Amino acid sequence: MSEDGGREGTRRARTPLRVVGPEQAPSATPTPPAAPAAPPSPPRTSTRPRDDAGRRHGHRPGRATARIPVYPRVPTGPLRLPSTTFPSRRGADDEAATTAHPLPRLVDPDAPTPPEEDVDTATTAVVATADLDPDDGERERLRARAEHFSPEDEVLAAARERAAEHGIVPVGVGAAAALTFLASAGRARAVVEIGSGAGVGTVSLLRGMPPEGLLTSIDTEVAHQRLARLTCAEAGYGAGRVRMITGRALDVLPRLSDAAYDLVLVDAATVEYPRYLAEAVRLLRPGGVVALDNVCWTGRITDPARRDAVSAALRETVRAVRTDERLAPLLLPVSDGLLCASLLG
Ligand SMILES: C[S@@+](CC[C@H](N)C(=O)[O-])C[C@H]1O[C@@H](n2cnc3c(N)ncnc32)[C@H](O)[C@@H]1O
Repeated sequence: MSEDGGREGTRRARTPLRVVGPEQAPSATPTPPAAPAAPPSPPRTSTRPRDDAGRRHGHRPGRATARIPVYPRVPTGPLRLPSTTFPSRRGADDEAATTAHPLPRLVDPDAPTPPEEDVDTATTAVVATADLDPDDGERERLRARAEHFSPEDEVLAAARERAAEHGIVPVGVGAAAALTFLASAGRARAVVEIGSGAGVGTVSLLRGMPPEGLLTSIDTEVAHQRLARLTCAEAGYGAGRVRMITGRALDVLPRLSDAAYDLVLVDAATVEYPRYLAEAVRLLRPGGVVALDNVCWTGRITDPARRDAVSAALRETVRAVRTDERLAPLLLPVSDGLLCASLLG
C-alpha cells in the first residue's frame, strides 16, 4: 500500500468532462463531451506569504469494470484516551499505526507563535501539544466525548463496515458530525466532495443540506462510487441529489464553475491537498467553507523527522490555510483533524 494509506487515485477519467456547475442537472454517470471551459476569474490577491500548491493520498489504479478492490483492514492503534476509542484513519502499512495517539492533540493556547518562515515549527504550533499542563487529561476526556457527541445511525454504521471491507478510510465520527453541522449552518445548496469513498462523508453532508441542494462527488474509483451511491440510497437520497463524477480530482475540479459552491470537502489524495485547497478557494462563493479531512495524519506532521511527501503536503496545506488572508481558518480537533476555512468577503 502507498505511503499515505493506499488512497491515491491514479486512474484518469476516460470520458471527457464538460464544464459543470451546481445549477446544472446531476448525472449519475461520467459526463458527455466537454464544452469550452469557463474563463478563469481574476486571481484574488494576498499581501501575506503563501505556499505553492501541492498534492496527496493514494488509491490503486483500476478499471471501471474492475471488481471492488479489497485492501487490508485499517488497524486500530492502542489509545491513551481514558474512556473511549476511535478507529485509526491510517493505512495498514503506516508504521505510525502502532503509536499510542491516533488522534491529533489539542492546541496549547499558550504556545508562543513561531516564526512564519519555519514551516515545521509553524505547523507544530498549530497542532502540537507538547508539555500541556496537568489538565491535559481533562482535555483528552473532553475530546473523547466530543468525538462521539452525535451518535451515528445504522446507515453510516453499515457504510463504515463496507468501507473497512474494501480498504476505504471514511471520515471519522466526529468529522462526519462536523460536516453535517457545516452544511446545515451554511445552508449549503451546492457542495463538492473530493473523494466519494464509501459515502460516509457524502451522506453526512447531504444530511445538513437543504432538500434542493446538489452534491457533486468526485472519485477515481467507479467501485467506490457504487458504494457511495448505495449509502446514499440507504439514507434516502436519490440520484437527483448527488452528481457522481468519475475521474482524477485535479482533472475534474478545473471544470467546475468559479465561486459557485457553498462547501467543499477535501478527502482524497493527501499529497494533492495543497492543489485541492487552491481549487476549493476558487470554487467557493464568499462565505463558503472548505473542510480538509485528516490534516493531522495522526500526529505525523508534528514530527520534524517525517520528511515524506504526505507530511510535507499536509504541512504546506496547514500553512497555506493559516497565512492566506482571504480565509478565516479553524482547526477542528475531531477525528484526525478537520481543517476548515471560510472565504472572507
Ligand atoms: C479517504 S477515501 C474518501 C472517504 C469518503 N470521504 C468517506 O467518508 O467515505 C479517499 C477516496 O479518494 C479517492 N481518490 C484517491 N485519489 C484520488 C484522486 N486523485 N482523485 C479523486 N479521487 C481520489 C479514493 O478512490 C477513495 O475513494
